[in-house]
This record gives sequence, structure tokens and C-alpha cells, in this order.
Amino acid sequence: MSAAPAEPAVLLEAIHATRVLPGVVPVTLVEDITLKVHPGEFVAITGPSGSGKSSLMYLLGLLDVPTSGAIEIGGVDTTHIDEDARAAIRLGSLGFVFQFHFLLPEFSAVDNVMLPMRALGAMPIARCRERAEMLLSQLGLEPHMAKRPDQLSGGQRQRVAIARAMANHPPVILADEPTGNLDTASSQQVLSILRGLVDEHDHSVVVVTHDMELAARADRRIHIVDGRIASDASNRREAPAV
Ligand SMILES: Nc1ncnc2c1ncn2[C@@H]1O[C@H](COP(=O)(O)OP(=O)(O)OP(=O)(O)O)[C@@H](O)[C@H]1O
Repeated sequence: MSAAPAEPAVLLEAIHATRVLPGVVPVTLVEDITLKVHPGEFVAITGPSGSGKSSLMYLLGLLDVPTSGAIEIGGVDTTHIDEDARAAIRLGSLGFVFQFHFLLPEFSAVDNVMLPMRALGAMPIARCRERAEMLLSQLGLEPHMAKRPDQLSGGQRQRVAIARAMANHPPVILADEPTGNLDTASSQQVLSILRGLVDEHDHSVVVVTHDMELAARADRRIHIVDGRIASDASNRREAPAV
């Protein structure tokens, strides 16, 4: 007798997650969000402005905590743990790319990419530097490693931010409008790199975007309306049965 196929592993999961900002008039940012991100998935989160996409990203990235429901990373509930424990999970399991790169202005590209590795403290500094240089080279930034962010173009800065997100080889990389601030050519390049993170580098990627081309290149698209999931559908065409 053959066993039932195993459920694919889940890297990141929101379970009925709701976030309400308290106040005289409470504001519901997202409501009853349930989703799973599996290994090797590229998920796009789309929706109108103000629908709650960034709020959801903050919850998935453990930068905010749901008022009810839970966020699990690798099967571990992150909702009822202290901030230090959440920060440790963030550092080891998640990488972040934002619309505005948030690189440290006084640090070179290579020093910026080394930061998460040095914070994790798992490797000697020389190995951190070696890995940072390797990641920057892979992203076509070999000639720019010693430059500070203000000496780089927008697209180059975003590639440094992607290298930094990859630094600790987190299973999941979260990107919030990563092409929002870029010209078409740089957007295309960042889009291809994000796709490559999934296809060639073994990361799962969740990206908030208004960019329909980016959303179309994802494996799956989750559409948010008024803080709730309106649809969650695969972009992949199933192979026809033979
Ligand atoms: N600190 C806050 N106080 C009050 N309302 C807030 C706060 N933060 C977010 N909101 C509201 O919550 C809703 C969701 O915001 P969010 O930034 O998550 O939307 P979004 O889909 O990412 O928008 P955009 O595409 O414009 O970036 C919006 O209506 C926003 O005005």
C-alpha cells in the first residue's frame, strides 16, 4: 500500500493573523490572514494602495506582532516569545529588501553586506568578508564593493541590499516594493535577480509589489483587499496530463 504524499514543508505561515492598532477608533491593518510559504516558492503580494500589504509584510517579517492569530517560522510560533528571541529568528531565518534600501550610508557595500553575518556571529570576520565579496560579485557588483551607497546608482544600491538579505542564507527573503524606486532597466535586473534567488539560490521569496510584470513572474499571487486575502492563486500553468 502506498503512503499518502507528504505535505510539503512550510517555511513561513500566518495563521488567522489579525493586526489592530489600538486607539479611540481602532484601526484594523490586516484581518484573518492565513497563508503558507513553502521551500522554493516565489510569492507576490498585490493589492490596492492602503490594502494592508506592508502591514502584512511587517507581520511576516516579525517586525510587528499580530493582535490575534500567529506567525510561525519553520513550525515555531513567534507570537508568544520575547523580542530578543524574535530578533534572533529574524537574523537567521529572514532576509529583507525594502523599496528604500536602508543601507548604512557611512559603510562600503561590502561592509553593509557583512553586517548581518557579523551580527549572527557564526563566522570569523575574514570569512564574512569573503562571503560578502562573493555575493556582491554574483550580483555584478565586483567593481563597486568598496563604494559607499551614495557613490552607487539606485539599482546598484538595491543589488547591495539583496546581497545583504542573502548574507546569512535565510530560507525566506521578504521584499517590500523592491523595484518601486527604480527605472525600467534596473527594475528588470532586480526582477531577474529575485527570480534567481528562488531558481538558483534555494531561497523562497515573498514580494509586495504594484509591478504587474514582477507579480506575473512569481509562482503564486496573493491579492489583498481591505486587509483580507481576496485571492491566493498559482501563476504556474499545470502541465497537461499525458
Ligand atoms: N500607524 C498607522 N496609523 C493609522 N493607520 C495606519 C497606520 N499604518 C497603516 N495604517 C493604515 O492601514 C492601512 C494599510 O496600510 P499599509 O501600509 O499596510 O497598506 P499598503 O497596501 O502597503 O499600501 P501602499 O501600497 O500604499 O504602500 C492603510 O489604510 C493605512 O492608512
